[in-house]
Amino acid sequence: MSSSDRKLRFDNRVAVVTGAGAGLGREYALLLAERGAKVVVNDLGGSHSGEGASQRAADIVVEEIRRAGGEAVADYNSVIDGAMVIETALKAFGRVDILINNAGILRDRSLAKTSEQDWNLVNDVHLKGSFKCTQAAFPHMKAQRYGRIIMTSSNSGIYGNFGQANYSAAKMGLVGLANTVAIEGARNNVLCNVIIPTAASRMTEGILPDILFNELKPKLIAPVVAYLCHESCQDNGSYIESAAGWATKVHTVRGKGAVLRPSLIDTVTPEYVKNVWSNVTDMSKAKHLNAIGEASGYLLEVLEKMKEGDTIEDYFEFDNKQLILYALGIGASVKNTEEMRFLYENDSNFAPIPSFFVLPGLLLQMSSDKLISKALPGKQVDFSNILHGEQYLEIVDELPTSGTLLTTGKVFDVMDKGSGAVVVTNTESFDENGRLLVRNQSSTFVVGAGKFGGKKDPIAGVFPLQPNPKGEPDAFVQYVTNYDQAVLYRLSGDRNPLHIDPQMALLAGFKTPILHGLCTLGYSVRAVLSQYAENNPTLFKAVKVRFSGPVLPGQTLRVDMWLRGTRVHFRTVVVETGKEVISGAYLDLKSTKAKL
Ligand SMILES: CCCCCCC[C@@H](O)CC(=O)SCCNC(=O)CCNC(=O)[C@H](O)C(C)(C)COP(=O)(O)OP(=O)(O)OC[C@H]1O[C@@H](n2cnc3c(N)ncnc32)[C@H](O)[C@@H]1OP(=O)(O)O
Repeated sequence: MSSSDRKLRFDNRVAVVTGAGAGLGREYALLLAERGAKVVVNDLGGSHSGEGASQRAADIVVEEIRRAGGEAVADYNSVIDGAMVIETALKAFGRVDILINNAGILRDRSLAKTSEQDWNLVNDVHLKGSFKCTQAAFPHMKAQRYGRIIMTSSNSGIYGNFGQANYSAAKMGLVGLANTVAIEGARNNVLCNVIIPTAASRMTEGILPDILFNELKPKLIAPVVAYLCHESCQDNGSYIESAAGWATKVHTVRGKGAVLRPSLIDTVTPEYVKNVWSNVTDMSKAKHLNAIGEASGYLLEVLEKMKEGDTIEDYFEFDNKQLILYALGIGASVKNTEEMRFLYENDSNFAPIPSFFVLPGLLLQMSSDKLISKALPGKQVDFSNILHGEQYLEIVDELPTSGTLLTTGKVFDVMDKGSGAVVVTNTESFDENGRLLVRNQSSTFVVGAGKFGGKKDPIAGVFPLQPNPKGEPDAFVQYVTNYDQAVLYRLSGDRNPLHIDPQMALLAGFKTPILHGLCTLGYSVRAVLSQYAENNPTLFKAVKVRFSGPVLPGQTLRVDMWLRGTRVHFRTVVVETGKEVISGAYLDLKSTKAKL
């Protein structure tokens, strides 16, 4: 017989089961006794609503156990007199090893009709009774360095149930009680767990549908509780739900949450709370915390970030659909068979166009209406006066085709350019394993926000532009953008109305909506990859551009390129006007595969 086949025995163990005259309690008592435990069968013998008292219920179960050759004594005390219940065990058997707090009554009424007496009685029996019995057994268990305690909760507590305000509250209270008993007993091998049973009993009769009621046999739950009470079970502080021959662990989880103020000197406003409410309530990144220390530890981390000042973070989720939509947004087409790899998820070389990864950084900045405006106190900053000025993107590690990135960012530099202010933001994006994948640096040109007496030049760490080499370009690639290019591109996330709404464009000083700077950047990256990397995105290292003039959807872009080692210098020109729209730009490749 292998150790896993060996019967779990409770010889020499003394178990107290409260409310053991019927239902679940009776099954626990019978099973533990059958497996060698000496059992105190506690039952006051009242009705299911707590009225009356009779010794009959406990006596019958004791008789059943004895007839089967087991050892048991009856105890008729109310669990509120916990010390007397435990005293019965000490007197009869000299010790107490297992306590199953199972006794309970129901006084179901809607909240409005629940009297104080209904409230008190239910809470007294379930919550106070479990407390009193546990408190009485605890020192004995600690002294012998062995104890197993079960609290009985209920889905009515966890999820609520109409007409059970008193019962729900008591049942959730038992979860809290178990949490702390588990902590206080752990050092002395006194372990405490919670059972969340759904069983047909005199308490659930008439509440559950017949078909369910018939399958919810208390007998099917007893082995789960017996195992939790066995010395081989090391669970402590677990909540185990069980019914109908099925069991699972239940966890509380906590979401990632959202920071409600950018820095320690800021206050929290109801408006800010409203703005970030979807992040507050987002449970997609919810986690179970094992201890209260983890909860406060995380708060300390949040405070540290606030102390650093104005660091913001957000998640960016993507899969092949976003990659394909982005590729279409920057003009990729199956007309060019080499670009199939950017447009068809089943292509054997399916991969992201590297410039897709400007999005997590940009969208992070756009998620906080305060980031740029806080860098320029007293200046008007909104979609009517911000233009994308410059962009640096560096791919640090292998890019996935789907996943969730955590992006963190903060303002890195602010410059006073007279006609406007330039706010430089650095962001970093990490994958689920904390691997840094992408670095972005964006400069936002805030038109008309200059002349505030700030410095003009960038600090070290702002990626400088590189003037194009003198002489004719080595190569050029030309693309015609679509009249609806901005409409398509904005579906990748940048919904700035400047790119679609004629009124907004007028407000910003343009006759018609203009194309996203990052869309023009995407076209330019495609041009370089096609010219010098055989469209192999894994050769891409970094790109830096300045948006030096606006582009209108439908215009033709010509990307002029100069290859110098593995650096491709480039500029992008609108063919119809001859105006440069991307200047001083370069794209670094890991190696080149020049087209002949
Ligand atoms: C909230 C989250 C962030 C939001 C991000 C944005 C989201 C997007 O939806 C927005 C967009 O995509 S907008 C579209 C793309 N961008 C553009 O079209 C801007 C094009 N550029 C221009 O029009 C001018 O360069 C212009 C208007 C920018 C500057 O022109 P001028 O005022 O004439 O300036 P100029 O006299 O040429 O130079 C003055 C000083 O400013 C520096 N500078 C110029 N262009 C810059 C630019 N693009 N970026 C950064 N700095 C720039 C010059 O170098 C000069 O400084 P210095 O005297 O020190 O040399």
